[in-house]
This record gives sequence, structure tokens and C-alpha cells, in this order.
Amino acid sequence: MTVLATPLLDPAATVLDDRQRAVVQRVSDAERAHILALPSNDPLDAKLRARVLATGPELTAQPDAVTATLRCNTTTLDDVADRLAGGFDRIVLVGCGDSLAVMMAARSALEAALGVPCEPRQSLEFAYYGRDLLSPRTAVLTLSSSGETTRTVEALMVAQGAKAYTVALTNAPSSTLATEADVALLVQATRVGWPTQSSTAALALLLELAVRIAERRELAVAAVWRTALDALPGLMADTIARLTPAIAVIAAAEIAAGVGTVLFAGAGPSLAAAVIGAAKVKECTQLHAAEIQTEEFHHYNSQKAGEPLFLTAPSGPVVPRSVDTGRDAHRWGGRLYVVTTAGETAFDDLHPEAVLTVPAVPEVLSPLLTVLPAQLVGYQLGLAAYAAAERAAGSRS
Ligand SMILES: O=P(O)(O)OC[C@H]1O[C@](O)(CO)[C@@H](O)[C@@H]1O
Repeated sequence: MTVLATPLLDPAATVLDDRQRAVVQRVSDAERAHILALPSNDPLDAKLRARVLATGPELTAQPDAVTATLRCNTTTLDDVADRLAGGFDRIVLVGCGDSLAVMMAARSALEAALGVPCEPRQSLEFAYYGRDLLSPRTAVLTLSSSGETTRTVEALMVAQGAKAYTVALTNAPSSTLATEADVALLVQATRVGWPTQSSTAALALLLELAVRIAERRELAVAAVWRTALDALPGLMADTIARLTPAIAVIAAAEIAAGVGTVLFAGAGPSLAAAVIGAAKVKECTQLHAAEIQTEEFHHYNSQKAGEPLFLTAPSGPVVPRSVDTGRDAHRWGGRLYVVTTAGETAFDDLHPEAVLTVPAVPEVLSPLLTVLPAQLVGYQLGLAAYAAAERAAGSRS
């Protein structure tokens, strides 16, 4: 029996027409070839090494990518903001991996600006299980840096079948996602390394969209958000420069201590930083990593003795529960690194192994800053792990 690559290719069960099915088959085949060519788990794999090394300059150049992306989309951003502010009952925010994390990071700003539910949905979950509640009063925003991720393309096509308004965010103007969507916002970023600037530049687009919608709806927060968002590229540059040396030291110490699993926790808009941090560790190293919702950390023994926890808690409603989390991290015998807002004193009595601060901005915009230490942890662990593997190989030869 032939097993289809995806149920949406089954002519008897699908909502896709013949042309759309041919498109899905093409992107699915290309994606499989791409997956088979990923680097191995050998710490000295040259392909992995090259990809990790390419991540560093892209990470550092994120403020420029954000600025360029906002500059080149200004007309389309106005069109999409007009359309969204004009009235939808529901917004669905679709992506995979880091692209889904970006949607999670933008959710609070978009919900506050629009006053309707904005739901992040993983692409497969939406494409296969999400079509029943769709209508022409649904807007579906899809993010795929490559524009060729099969499940995200399928999600967009399913949304179009229900006559929803579809928006693509992508780096690739001639990609399948951009071509198929009603409208495309173009991310000006590279992704030769593991995703960094392609994610933050896309996040900046969504936050800019939220600010433009808040301005159209004359919300009280609009002016504060506008001032803060315009200052963010500069704050991102300062934060990357300030935190890089501190995180390099932490990463070297963790590798020397024989770290095996790296934990990240967050909540609200900061859960995205935890998701992205865990992804960067898994991408850049042979270590395992996991994101945990800050509340869920407490419901069983989440952290084992000797494990590090990177806890993201900028000033806001999550701080009191995050103080509990930090206390329990030490009670379980783990190490605690706190990412919080400069001037936040709630964690002082916990004596974390380190406190990594980001500048104060409205919490809904803070993911553009809190993802930076998360990315740096993964990248610096990659550099430190590679150096350790090289030393070990040298001492054997
Ligand atoms: O943004 P794209 O191109 O759809 O790629 C998404 C994929 O990229 C990654 O973020 C990194 O490979 C994956 O976790 C995710 O599934």
C-alpha cells in the first residue's frame, strides 16, 4: 500500500485542488531531501561546525536585519494593518519551530492591539486539526523563513479553502508560501546559520503591525509602544554586546562541568525565549534541552541535580511565580541563571549563579530583547562544546 506523505494529498479526503496537491508534493519532496542533508551529531562534524560559526555574525547583526525589514515593508504593513483592524473575529498565527515561537512572542501585542483572540498554532496541528472553526472572518498569519516548510504551506492552503484572509511572512519573495498567500511581508535576513535574525526580524514585523493597529484604533498604549519599538534596534545591539562575554563565560563553565541537559523556563510573551533557547542548544550542540512553562516547573520534579535552568522573567506578572521557580531550582540542586529587566530586585535574595539583564520596555515588546540571551546561550555552548571536543581529540592523538 502506498503511504502518502501527508493526508492532504489523499484526493478522497482533502480540501486541496489538483494544483495545490501538486505544490504540496513538490515542497514535501524538497523538504525530505533537505532533512536528510542535516549535520550529524558528531561534535567535530564539519557541516555542524560551519553552521554554528555562521550563526554568530547573523546573531550579532540582528538589529540591522530588524531595521532593514521594517524599512522595506512599510507600505505592505499599512495595507495589512488596515485590513486586520477592519474586523476579524479571530487571528491564527501559524509556524513551525522558531517560527512558531515568534508567533507566541507576538501574541500578547497583537491581542492587545486587536481585541480579538490571536492563537499561535503549530503548522501540522492547524493544517490537519484546525479547519473546522475557520471562516472569512478569520485571518491566518503564517511564518516560514524558507517559505517552503510543507506543513506551513498546507496550513495556508487549508485557510484559503475556508476563504480566510492569509498573510505570509518569509525571507523568500518567490517562495511557495509568498506566492500562494493573499499578501506577503518580506523578512530581510539571512539564515545560513541556525535561525536568529530571520526570527527576530519577523517578530519585529508582527510587533510593528500591532503598533500600527493600536495607532489606528487610537489605543492609549499606542504612543508608548511606538516610542519603545523605535528604540528597540539600538537596545538589541547594546544587549548583544553587553551579554556576549558574560554568556561565553557561563557556557565554558557549563561545558567544563559536564552539562547534559539545559532547561529554559518562561511564561507569557517570554515563553518564546524558552522555546528558542532550547532550540538553539539542540541545534548548536549535542546536548539535550527543554523548554518548560514557568508554572509547570512546579508540578513535578522538573529540574534534576546538576542541571542548569535559564529562567526568563522580565518585570511583569510572572515575576512572583518565577521567584518560586528560582528558589526551587536551587532546592533541587540545580544551577540558576535569571534573565530579567535591569533594576528588577525580586531575584536578589536567591543568589542566582548569574543575572542577565535586558533594558526596560513594555512587556509585550520585551521578546525582542529576551530572546537574545536565549540565542546566545545556545550559540556559546556550541562554541565551548566544539573547543572541548577539539581538545579531547588532540589529547587522544
Ligand atoms: O521558518 P521555516 O523555514 O518554516 O523553518 C522552520 C524550521 O526551522 C527551524 O526553526 C530550524 O531548523 C525548525 O525548528 C523549524 O521547524
